[in-house]
Amino acid sequence: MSIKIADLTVTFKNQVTAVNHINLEISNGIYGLLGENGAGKTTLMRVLTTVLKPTGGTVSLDGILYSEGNYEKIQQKIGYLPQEIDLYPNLSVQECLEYMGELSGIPQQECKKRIKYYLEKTSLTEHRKKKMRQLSGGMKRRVGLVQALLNEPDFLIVDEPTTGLDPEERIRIRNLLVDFSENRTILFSTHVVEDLAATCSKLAVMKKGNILYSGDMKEMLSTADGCVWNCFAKSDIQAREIEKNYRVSTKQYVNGGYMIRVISEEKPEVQCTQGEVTLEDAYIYLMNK
Ligand SMILES: Nc1ncnc2c1ncn2[C@@H]1O[C@H](COP(=O)(O)OP(=O)(O)OP(=O)(O)O)[C@@H](O)[C@H]1O
Repeated sequence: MSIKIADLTVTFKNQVTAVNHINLEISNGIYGLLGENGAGKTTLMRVLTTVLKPTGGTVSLDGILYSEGNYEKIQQKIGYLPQEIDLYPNLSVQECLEYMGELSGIPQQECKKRIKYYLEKTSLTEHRKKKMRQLSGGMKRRVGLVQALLNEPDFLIVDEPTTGLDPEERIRIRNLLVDFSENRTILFSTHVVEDLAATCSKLAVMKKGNILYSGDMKEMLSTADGCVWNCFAKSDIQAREIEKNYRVSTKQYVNGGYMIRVISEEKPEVQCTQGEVTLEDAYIYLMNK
């Protein structure tokens, strides 16, 4: 499954251009979409799900052009987990999924089979009789994921699936996405760098409607080669001075002071050694270039 996005633009009535002439090619496996709040990720995803019509440019999915006449065919190939998911609170998990399946036109027996399979996969079988409103945030997100998979989509779009979840549940969702990425394409949007470092090898970075980078994670790391510095600060005062003068990626308390990672093309004028680039460092470097 390959998705080609060419010169895509979305400008809203209020004149905000949320997606600005972007080009992107997304192929099998998990593809990360990284960007701060308001970068345009949700808008792009809404275009890809056919919910929103772009102002300009084209999208095609395995050669099928996004156009009015093709929307139904495209929708059959897509699963979508939106950022805000609040499925029928008074239905049980099972009822809710059966209803969603019915809405998607999946034959009843086949739908029940798939629900059983995916509830098992997402460790929700024992909770299937619970009302949706009784579930934790993480469980709701997992039901949302099952809902998105019911039509066995070739292209799964997940919008900030880990936001607001505890660390254990975040790891669980990430691992599920890795499992479900076999034989399909997953677009995984997030503003959490760590989500992508753990799951994908290709990604795009968005800022204010533009693509700052797209391609291999490894290549993205190399863009910040030589620009990461481990600086040691003995005291709070020294640490604050470094934070004031340089762009800091992380700060960690270590024995006898702080280890501060600074992103800078020039060597900082403090005691420091060059560090290996992490995705977080490369992201900060790109965002501030
Ligand atoms: N329907 C709309 N009408 C007008 N402006 C919109 C609309 N939807 C989004 N925007 C604006 O478009 C920009 C991009 O928003 P979008 O939701 O796509 O970003 P995002 O990267 O998904 O961020 P977040 O993680 O906060 O959802 C923002 O400035 C937002 O205010």
